[in-house]
Formats: sequence, structure tokens, C-alpha cells
Amino acid sequence: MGSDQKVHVFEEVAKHNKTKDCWLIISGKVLNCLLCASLVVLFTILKRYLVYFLTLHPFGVSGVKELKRSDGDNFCVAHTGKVYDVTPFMEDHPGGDEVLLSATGKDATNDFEDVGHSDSAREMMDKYYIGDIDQSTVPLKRAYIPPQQAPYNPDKTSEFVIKILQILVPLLILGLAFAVRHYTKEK
Ligand code: HEM
Repeated sequence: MGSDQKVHVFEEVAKHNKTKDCWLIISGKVLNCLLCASLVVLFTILKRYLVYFLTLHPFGVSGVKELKRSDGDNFCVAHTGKVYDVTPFMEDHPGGDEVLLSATGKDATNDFEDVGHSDSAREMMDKYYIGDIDQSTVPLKRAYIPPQQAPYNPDKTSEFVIKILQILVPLLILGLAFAVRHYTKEK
């Protein structure tokens, strides 16, 4: 573990995006602990009894619905964004230094997890841990900057000249034919 462990702001971390100075943000997950799991079970049982009691109550409490926790709820799952200075690991990283560079300036958790790093890789991370990220400074989404395109403005001059010629040329031929006919008649 590094000695300079503090809370970093995103903007500051994002500046370390070079081979000789590379910082990553990767979140750790503290999964459901035993105590939390027991509390969930207890809460569910209590809730069932409460709903049953209220719906059968002689005064008729209406509109009581059983509240369901959606599957997506991360009950008791803590996400902590950690900052790693992987500069000394750049040359030795089995996945290469380019992937690490491409993971700078963002929350690289998904990139890291997608690879399916081994437990030994996760243990190694401690060596490069230099502090936590101030989550409030992490942008939710990168702002999409649309590519700059020049406005469509084709040159219409040549098109106009062709149209004029299409009208003028037949008129000229017709005029020439009349002139020749008139000239030969006179003779
Ligand atoms: C502190 C951060 C990291 C550490 C300590 C680390 C460590 C390792 C280790 C030890 C391996 C060898 C395979 C294994 O044991 O799982 C590995 C492979 C790899 N890592 Fe990382 N890694 C880190 C971050 C990242 C990130 C952020 C990415 C993606 C952007 C990444 C992409 C890869 C890839 C593509 C491989 C090669 C997988 C393969 O060829 O099978 N790593 N890493």
C-alpha cells in the first residue's frame, strides 16, 4: 500500500493518464455480510406477519400492499471507489500498458471486472492503492460531444449553367435552322 492515501477528486485523478504516471479508479464491493443477510431474513418474516395482520384486521385497513424489494436492490452492498497508482506496474501488467492507459479518466471498474481478473490480481491491487475517490466528483456519464461537421453547402453554379445551356442550345439550333432556310429561300 502506498503512504499517500487520501480522498482524491476525479479531475485530479484524470490528469494522471500517461505511461509514466498512470492512475486508475476501480470500485471495490463489500458483498452481503452475514449480519446483513440475517437482518434481511428477519425483516422479511416480520413484514409478512405485519401485512397478514393488517389485511385481516376487523377495522379493515385497505390498500395495504406487500412491499417487494426489487432484485436489483443492492441491499448492504457498499461500493467504494479506490484510486490506484499503477505507474510501476505498467511494463509488467500481463494485459499490457495500453489497456491500463485506456482505463484512465473514468471509473474503470467495468473494464477491470470484464476481464475476469484472478484473486491474485485483486490481491496485487493493494500494492498500488493510494486513496479513495470523492464519488461526488465522478461524472455520471461522459458528455457526448457530437463530431463537428461543416454545413452542407454544395456549389450550385455549375448545375445552373448546365440548365441554362440545356435551354439555350436547342433555341440556337432552331434559330440557325430558320436562318439557313430563310437564306436559301431568297436565293
Ligand atoms: C490495479 C489494477 C490492475 C491489476 C493489479 C491487474 C493485474 C492483472 C494480472 C495479474 C493479470 C494476469 C491475469 C490474472 O491474474 O487475472 C492481468 C491481466 C489482464 N488485465 Fe489487468 N490488472 C489491473 C487493471 C486492469 C484494467 C483496468 C484492465 C482493463 C482496462 C486490465 C486488463 C487486463 C487484461 C486485458 C488482461 C489479460 C487477460 C488475458 O490475457 O487473459 N487490467 N491483470
